[in-house]
Amino acid sequence: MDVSTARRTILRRPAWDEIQVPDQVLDRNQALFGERLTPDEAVRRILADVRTRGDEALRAWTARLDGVEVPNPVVDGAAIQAAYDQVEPSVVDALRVAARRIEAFHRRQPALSWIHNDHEGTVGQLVRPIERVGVYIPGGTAPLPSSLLMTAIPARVAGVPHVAVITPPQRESGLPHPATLVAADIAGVDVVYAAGGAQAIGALAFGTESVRRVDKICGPGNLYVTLAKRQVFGLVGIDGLPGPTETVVIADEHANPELAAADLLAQAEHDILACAILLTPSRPLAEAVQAAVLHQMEELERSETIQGSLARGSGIVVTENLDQAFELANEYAPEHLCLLVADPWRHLEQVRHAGGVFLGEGSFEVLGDYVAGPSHVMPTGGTARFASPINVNDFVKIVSIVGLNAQALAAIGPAAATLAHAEGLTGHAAAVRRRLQDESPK
Ligand SMILES: NC(=O)c1ccc[n+]([C@@H]2O[C@H](COP(=O)([O-])OP(=O)(O)OC[C@H]3O[C@@H](n4cnc5c(N)ncnc54)[C@H](O)[C@@H]3O)[C@@H](O)[C@H]2O)c1
Ligand SMILES: N[C@H](CO)Cc1c[nH]c[nH+]1
Ligand SMILES: [Zn+2]
Repeated sequence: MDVSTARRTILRRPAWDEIQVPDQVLDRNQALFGERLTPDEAVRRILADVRTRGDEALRAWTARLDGVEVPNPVVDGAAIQAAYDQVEPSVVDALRVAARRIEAFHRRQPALSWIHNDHEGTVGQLVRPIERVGVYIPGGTAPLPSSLLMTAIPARVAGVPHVAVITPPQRESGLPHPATLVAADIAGVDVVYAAGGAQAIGALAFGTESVRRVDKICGPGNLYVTLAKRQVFGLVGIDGLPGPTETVVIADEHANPELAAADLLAQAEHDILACAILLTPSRPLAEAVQAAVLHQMEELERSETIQGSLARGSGIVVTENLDQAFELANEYAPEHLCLLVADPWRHLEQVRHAGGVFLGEGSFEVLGDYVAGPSHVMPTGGTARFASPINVNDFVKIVSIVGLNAQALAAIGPAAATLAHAEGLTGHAAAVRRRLQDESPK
């Protein structure tokens, strides 16, 4: 498609409450709720119910939405250990490789306390971990043990004393997927709960008889999870709104069309709401990628999800030149920006908004999804304009330190009193004046 069509369609970011959900979602909501509720309305209903009825509501929504009875959402330690027997040893090893790389990357991230002393005393900051963090891990369409490592390990590195994981139960066992349980053990989390969707977010935010309330909820999820996090924000902190995944590939005429197509399809398979967009100034490349997408799709398993995603927010856009491709990418602010261009490092300076940038054919996004080191939980929906991937700073807060002495009072107290008067706050001014009087020579 051309640039102006793309700007009107796939590159346009609707506000959260005007997201056009496919008819199939509304049809499903008609069946579930007896009304064609928008996802935002459905989430409001679920959260209100969990807030008032606690575990009872959690059980009821789990039964209705996930199709499984879970009498107690707390997954016991024996079930976590038993999960090792159900996971291929090579998968356990790969999870350990990923965990090591993620930990090493996050140990390099500074979140530092500092103190400045001078003749007026001390100012500075204390960095303190958040005490109780709830990590949401998706599990509706596919288990995502990698997302658990990508969220819980930065929390651990930050020193969070209590990390709870909540993730949907599987229909057959009533437990989360075994690989997710193994990942929870490798990451060293404190408790795992089996619940998904908005009801899980409600349980973490409000607390129930069996789920302890947390201070902050982090981690990715589908539209329902993301809308629920948005609705409980304020009562608890949230990391951001990492929702359905999105990838923009910028490619020039030298790019390998088969690899560009593979990278687009890899993200399209996550969700019918996932977006995979190619921006290229080369029409022959655009045509070759389109052909490659069509034939590669046939080899993949999740064709229904991929088709849904390709029909909606995805597409191939022919730009006037590479500069225009970067301009459009910055406007869109994608979660992932993949540069399949000659000398990608030369273009890094043009990147202003993206959750992560992947430079060249060898550093493709799927490596970032699993083992590169940075968290793959990145801002979506255009929030990369102001938000960052999950990182250690998401799990700490700063306490400012003010330890001033009498010299400071004499030097800066009068300015404080003047500003207090200017704001009409005579009580504030009096608190300064009393001290200045106490300090004045008798
Ligand atoms: N941005 C990131 O960093 C990142 C990372 C990993 C995954 N993701 C995204 O996470 C998402 C995973 O989605 P998922 O669906 O597989 O798992 P999920 O766990 O996020 O959602 C499953 C839950 O959704 C709820 N649900 C489903 N249909 C509903 C309805 N009609 N009404 C109310 N609730 C409903 C159910 O309770 C279910 O437990 C994908 O969109 C993927 O792109 C994003
Ligand atoms: N690409 C997804 C969003 O960044 C993360 C993921 C998990 N597993 C595979 N991929
Ligand atoms: Zn992925």
